[in-house]
Amino acid sequence: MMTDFPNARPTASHFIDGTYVEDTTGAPIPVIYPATGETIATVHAATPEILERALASATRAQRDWAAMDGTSRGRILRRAADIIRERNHELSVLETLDTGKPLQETLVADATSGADALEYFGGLAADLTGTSMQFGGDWAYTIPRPLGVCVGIGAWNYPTQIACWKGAPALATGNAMIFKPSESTPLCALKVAEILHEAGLPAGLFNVVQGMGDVGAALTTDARVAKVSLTGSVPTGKKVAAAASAQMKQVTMELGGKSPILIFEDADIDDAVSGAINGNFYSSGQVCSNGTRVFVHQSIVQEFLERLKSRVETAVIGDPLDEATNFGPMTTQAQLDIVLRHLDTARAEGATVVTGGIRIDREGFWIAPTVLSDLTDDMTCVREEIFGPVMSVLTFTDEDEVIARANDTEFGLSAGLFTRDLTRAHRVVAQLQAGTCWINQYNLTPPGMPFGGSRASGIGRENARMAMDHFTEVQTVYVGMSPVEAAY
Ligand SMILES: NC(=O)c1ccc[n+]([C@@H]2O[C@H](COP(=O)([O-])OP(=O)(O)OC[C@H]3O[C@@H](n4cnc5c(N)ncnc54)[C@H](O)[C@@H]3O)[C@@H](O)[C@H]2O)c1
Ligand SMILES: O=CCc1c[nH]cn1
Repeated sequence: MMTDFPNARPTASHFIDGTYVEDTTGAPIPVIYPATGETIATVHAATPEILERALASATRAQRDWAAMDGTSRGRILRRAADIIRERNHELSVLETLDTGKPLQETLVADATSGADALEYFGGLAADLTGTSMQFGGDWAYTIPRPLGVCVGIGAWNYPTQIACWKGAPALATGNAMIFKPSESTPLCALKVAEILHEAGLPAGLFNVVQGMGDVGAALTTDARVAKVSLTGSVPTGKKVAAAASAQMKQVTMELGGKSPILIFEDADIDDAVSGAINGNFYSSGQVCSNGTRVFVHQSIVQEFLERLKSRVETAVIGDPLDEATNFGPMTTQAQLDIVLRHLDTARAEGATVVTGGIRIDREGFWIAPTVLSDLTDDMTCVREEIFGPVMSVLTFTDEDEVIARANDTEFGLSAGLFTRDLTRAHRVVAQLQAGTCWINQYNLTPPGMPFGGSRASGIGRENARMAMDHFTEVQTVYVGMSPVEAAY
């Protein structure tokens, strides 16, 4: 079977206190290779005993880690980044097996993105500083303190990246993390844990436990947990934020979207087509920030659609482990079914299929990259997150009109625009209600740039220096320098 992956295969379901741990009494969770539908591994959901081990070891380890100087903490994270880069090929194969994403993509966007985050936060770890302020002769200062044990809960589209985007800032600032991957892609985070410990991370500081939503919920409400950082859908985010808030826990919520891309009449059309392709079909459309509502100026829509269709139809769809392939399957059967239902609804509501729109006749969870046109803003495919390779192309004639339509959504994750007029670009972007925007580019997420959503798309930001704030709380110290006066 081609799914033999001896170098990269994690050796058990969980990673706790510096070592792989198995407990087969937990419910089995099959790991299915999306390109063929084959079961390539089985992990077991965490039992209450497994969760207790993870929570106890994280609580124990965090105190010493917080007391260590930032430079030493950062060195370990940077060493882990180096190991990830050395093993990029085998980790990329594992990511492809876990998600179905083409190796051509995982070689450059997944383990490497995780390494970038570890390197970035490893560098910042020594620079965790407070401020001081003067009040006459007295003064005060602040110290950023780690929160304690933090929980990370992942979605299935970027299993390595999500583990690192959460783990790196948490660890850099002196916290421990217990990470629960998505039940659909449970393998990659185990390798992140293994490599962090190989790089010298003390046992207990990055534990990985498997399971469905109930395991995430049990971690969220455990009294020893100080913070929950979730990447997932809006409905799950609402549940997790409510449960955490009931206990005054901090949250970061990286949730779903239905983001707009605005293409003005003066845009470089080839760049705009490239942006729309990257923002809809990378990872077979399973990217939270995708710009799935593409508003094109009426005067250029014909040309845009012609160039888009001819380029999309050159996508190389095939074995994801073949580096020539650049378009893979949906990660799960369930997600394939959701996308197919959306396509049925779009057709029934009057959409025109410009290209794609069909299930590809292969084993596994395949659907063709799809472009829809002749749409109105009230159609289901324009309003709801599909999380698949389905681009909705709409037209506009007026700047104010397209801004209002772009903002007419409960979401606010991302937005993009293409124009050669930079004055217009900045004027428009200032009016878009989205946490992360791109001008003449789409979906690039270097770790030095804050990433996250507004409105229903989330709370807080990942990456950049501000992620350090989200994993610390400020302790303020007032220093009296003169005798204490009292009324009596
Ligand atoms: N904003 C971002 O950075 C970002 C990134 C990737 C994906 N996403 C979003 O994620 C969604 C797709 O991922 P998904 O289908 O895995 O999302 P999901 O919400 O179904 O699951 C996400 C995670 O939450 C866990 N979970 C489910 N119920 C829970 C509960 N009650 N308590 C605690 N944990 C619980 C799941 O087991 C899984 O690990 C899309 O909406 C996508 O836009 C957002
Ligand atoms: O899936 C959401 C996060 C992301 C965006 N681009 C790369 N990863």
